[in-house]
Amino acid sequence: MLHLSQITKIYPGNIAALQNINLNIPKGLFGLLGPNGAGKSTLMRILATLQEPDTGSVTFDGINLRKEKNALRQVLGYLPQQFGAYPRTSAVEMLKHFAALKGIHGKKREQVVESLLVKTNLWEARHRSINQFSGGMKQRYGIAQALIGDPKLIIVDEPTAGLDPLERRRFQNILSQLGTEVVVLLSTHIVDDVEDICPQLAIMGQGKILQSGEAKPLINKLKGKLWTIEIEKAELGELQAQYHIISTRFKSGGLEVKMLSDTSPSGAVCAQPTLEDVYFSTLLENNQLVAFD
Ligand SMILES: Nc1ncnc2c1ncn2[C@@H]1O[C@H](COP(=O)(O)OP(=O)(O)OP(=O)(O)O)[C@@H](O)[C@H]1O
Repeated sequence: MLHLSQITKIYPGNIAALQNINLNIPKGLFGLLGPNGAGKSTLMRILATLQEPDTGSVTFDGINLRKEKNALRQVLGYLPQQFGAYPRTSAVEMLKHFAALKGIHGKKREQVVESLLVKTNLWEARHRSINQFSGGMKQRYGIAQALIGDPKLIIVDEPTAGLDPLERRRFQNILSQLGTEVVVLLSTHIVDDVEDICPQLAIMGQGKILQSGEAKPLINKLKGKLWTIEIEKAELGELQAQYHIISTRFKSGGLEVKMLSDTSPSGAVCAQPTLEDVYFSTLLENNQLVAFD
């Protein structure tokens, strides 16, 4: 269990990146969802021991992050948002190198590297240099590297951004499999990633946790309160004055609008809520949804 208590981080210029973050994250895949600038990467870097919070505490299975950094690093696997430059060295040689740095040698090292290459579907490409890999292969290499040493806490920061649907699914499958064994924290602004694979999640905005829990009950809370209506674009202002609009989408010349209401708005149809609706309605409730036009 990963336990975060009252984590705060203020950057120079009084930018409150994290404000009193409290979270309990159990074994499995946990999605941290939030718009750009919400504070996700700052939180990920703190959990990866790369940055100090101003206040608060983090413990993982009894290890205190601020007092026992090295102990936490022993059980940590981190895939950052930006990997930096990719080496010209082959994937297999790089993994061997990082395994050696983690104190894994000899036959054991061969076995670990082989199993990671197979797990991430890179066995066939193992002798190619990483800088020639596609975006998806680079991400899979990144997770292979993060998995050296059997981490018990895996942190991945926006891993599927820019991946094509097949690569995204491959990556999701790798994470899902890991989630059956250890704590995997997935930070993303892609709602579908969380909906597809994370049983639990938190929604962040402007440095705060706005909502957290199991996906299904959060979705069910919107049942009977979510409505869709198709209108002309010019009618949007009037509707906005009357209802809480959470999203709009152009559809066959008109505009499909989703809105929240306890009673049935005239001409609207009751809609089946999704995690995306939970996400938008949470941002709306917290005045963090940009106005529609
Ligand atoms: N080194 C820094 N110095 C000053 N401000 C920073 C620094 N890093 C991040 N910020 C600010 O802190 C806030 C949170 O940024 P952070 O990168 O953690 O958010 P994020 O949710 O990961 O966003 P994104 O999805 O765009 O990466 C933003 O307002 C950002 O501009």
